[in-house]
Amino acid sequence: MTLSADIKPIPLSLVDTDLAAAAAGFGDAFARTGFAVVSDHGIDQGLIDRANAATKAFFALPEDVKRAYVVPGGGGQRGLTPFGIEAAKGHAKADLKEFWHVGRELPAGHPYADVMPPNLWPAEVPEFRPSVWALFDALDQAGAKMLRAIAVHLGLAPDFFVDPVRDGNSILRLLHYPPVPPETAGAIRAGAHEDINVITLLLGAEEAGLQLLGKDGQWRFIDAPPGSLVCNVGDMLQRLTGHRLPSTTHRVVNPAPERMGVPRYSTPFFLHFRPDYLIEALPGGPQEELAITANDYLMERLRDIKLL
Ligand SMILES: O=C(O)CCC(=O)C(=O)O
Ligand SMILES: [Fe+2]
Repeated sequence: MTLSADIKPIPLSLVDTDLAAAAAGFGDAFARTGFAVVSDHGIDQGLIDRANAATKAFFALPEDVKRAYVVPGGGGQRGLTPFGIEAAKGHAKADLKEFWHVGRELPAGHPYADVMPPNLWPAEVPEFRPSVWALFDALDQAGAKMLRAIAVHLGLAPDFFVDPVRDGNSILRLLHYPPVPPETAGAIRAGAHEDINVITLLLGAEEAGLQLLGKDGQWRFIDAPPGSLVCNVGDMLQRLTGHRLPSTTHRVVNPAPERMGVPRYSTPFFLHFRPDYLIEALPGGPQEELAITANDYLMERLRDIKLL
């Protein structure tokens, strides 16, 4: 089963031309499926292709070269997290993936520098840094536009999220799921989970596998049109809205037998609040959880998924 029949892409340009219509589009998509599909996002396809090519070149490097980019004790927040480390919350088996994380570049002496460490860049792939950094920036801007629409949907001022996400601890994840060998019984490319952050922007995964859990308890493949972005609600937005916008459970299933030998690459951008933002349920709505700073909440969740 796929969601393609349900999906009506929201052009991101609507945020500038008709904010109320954009807000209604996101509200409707989140209420129906928990995901919005976004077209006309303004991110140059050439840039996406260059970043994808650099990502593939990095993951093709020998294992010992790649492992030089692991940051011991860094919770996987920058550089490489090797295969078999991250496990979805509550899952015993690790996911069948490796990934590279890029964070926001802060000026020297910035107050968040203690919790937002500098990036690592692989010297072996010169095109990696310029293309991947430009992609981070482009996704950051697209995410800010989506948040304007989401704010209006929630009855807030359009610029409500500007301060909470200023210098936010967002992360671009370059994911590589290698071919799945037959002996990986019981393990899955990415176990069922909800994202930790505010919203996630996922750039077109070339190889199928992403599924989301519907309100009816059925898993469905997401079949977004090529070139579109998928946007889903994470646990921080769920917490802020007192669960009015629930975060979406999703997973990446292993390929069909004839595609077991094919790797999968995908690129989620996890949009985060600034580390010292106090996430407390918006006034006037349901109060489901206690207030917590974004950084304390992130640390709690990194322990849950075995990155710390
Ligand atoms: O690979 C994908 O399509 C999704 C990955 C994902 O859900 C995640 O890394 O949180
Ligand atoms: Fe996810």
